[in-house]
Amino acid sequence: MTVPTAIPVSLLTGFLGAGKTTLLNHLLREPKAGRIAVVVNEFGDAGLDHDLVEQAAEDVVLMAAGCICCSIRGDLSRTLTSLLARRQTGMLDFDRVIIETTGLADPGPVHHTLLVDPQLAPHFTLDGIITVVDAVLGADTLDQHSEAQAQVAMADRIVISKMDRARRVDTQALKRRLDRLNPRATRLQANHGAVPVEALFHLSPLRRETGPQNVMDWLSAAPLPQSKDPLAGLSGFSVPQPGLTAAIEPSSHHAFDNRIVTASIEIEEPIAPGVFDFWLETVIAARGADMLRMKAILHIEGTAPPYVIHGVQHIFEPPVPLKTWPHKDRTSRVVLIARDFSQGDLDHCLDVLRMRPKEVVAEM
Ligand SMILES: Nc1nc2c(ncn2[C@@H]2O[C@H](COP(=O)(O)OP(=O)(O)OP(=O)(O)O)[C@@H](O)[C@H]2O)c(=O)[nH]1
Repeated sequence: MTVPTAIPVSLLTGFLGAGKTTLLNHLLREPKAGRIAVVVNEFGDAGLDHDLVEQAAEDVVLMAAGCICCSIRGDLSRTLTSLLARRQTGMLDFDRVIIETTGLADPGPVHHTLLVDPQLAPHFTLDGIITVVDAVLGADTLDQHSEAQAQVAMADRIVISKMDRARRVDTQALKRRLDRLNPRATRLQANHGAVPVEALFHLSPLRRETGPQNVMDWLSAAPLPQSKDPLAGLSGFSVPQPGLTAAIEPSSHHAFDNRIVTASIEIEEPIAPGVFDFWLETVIAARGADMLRMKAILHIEGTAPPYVIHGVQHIFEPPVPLKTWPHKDRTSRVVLIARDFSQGDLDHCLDVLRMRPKEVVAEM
């Protein structure tokens, strides 16, 4: 009797806007990567991430909205079990799974779920944790967000994205930071997600060296400047207990959760030309640094294709036209993830997009 081999699962993580989906899309276009089932965890109700992953429509599984740390256990277990059932009945054919986490996810609970869930452990094996770090904003993000530190500390591979934008001084500071947080993981550099596929898979042999104690040591060596407890908010490493599984049991939640607010809007009517530009310029000028992430699919009045716009703090990419609308309707959808806003203020900020040009100028 042949024992079925466990399906490798790669965890693709990295802070908001670091370049995870860009890397994933590169992998999905690469024949050498094999057949991949993708699990995407959304942040924000408008469900935009799903539409931004290319080429794998029927194999992309969308998980419930919210933070992967909170929702992961039951949802991940159900999602992977369902993928397995569909594979066993021949409805889906895939060689490996990639889970793209939200940018605020702590990889600890996902790792834990894969290791100990009795439904999953016999069928899936963690191939590796791939963490994407933004070459330009990465060092600052690591200073500010414990989630970003956990993502780097647990990585088997670190992919430094956006090298095309980075200055030497940015990358030197970042590399020093990464040396302290995770001296073990090999680093790759990526421009627009282009990396050799072989370097991202078969990482499990490296994992033997990653005990909870290693991660504890690296995180302790690189505390958040403003935090007395360098481990605050991380995935339970602060409370080591006997045995591996106990030591990685999540014990607390994000230290900065109460600073991060998300809001989304769906607008059925086309947005008036100029309104979006004016709104964006005003938002960036007023609070650019706190707009951790903005994603939008927009229907601008008088234009046929939908436009995708990405923003990461004050850095916004030029709008990219999509060939087709991802859904039958032409509803614009905008997701914002911001720091130090009240929910009311962030919701109101998005409501401005429903206004006509004269109203917007008066409002902002
Ligand atoms: N210049 C440049 N831009 C990049 C690169 N990689 C990604 N980007 C851009 O960075 C923005 C965010 O990229 P995504 O791949 O969506 O980032 P993400 O980590 O999936 O974002 P979230 O899922 O929201 O956390 C997009 O506008 C990308 O086009 C790169 O190597 N160079």
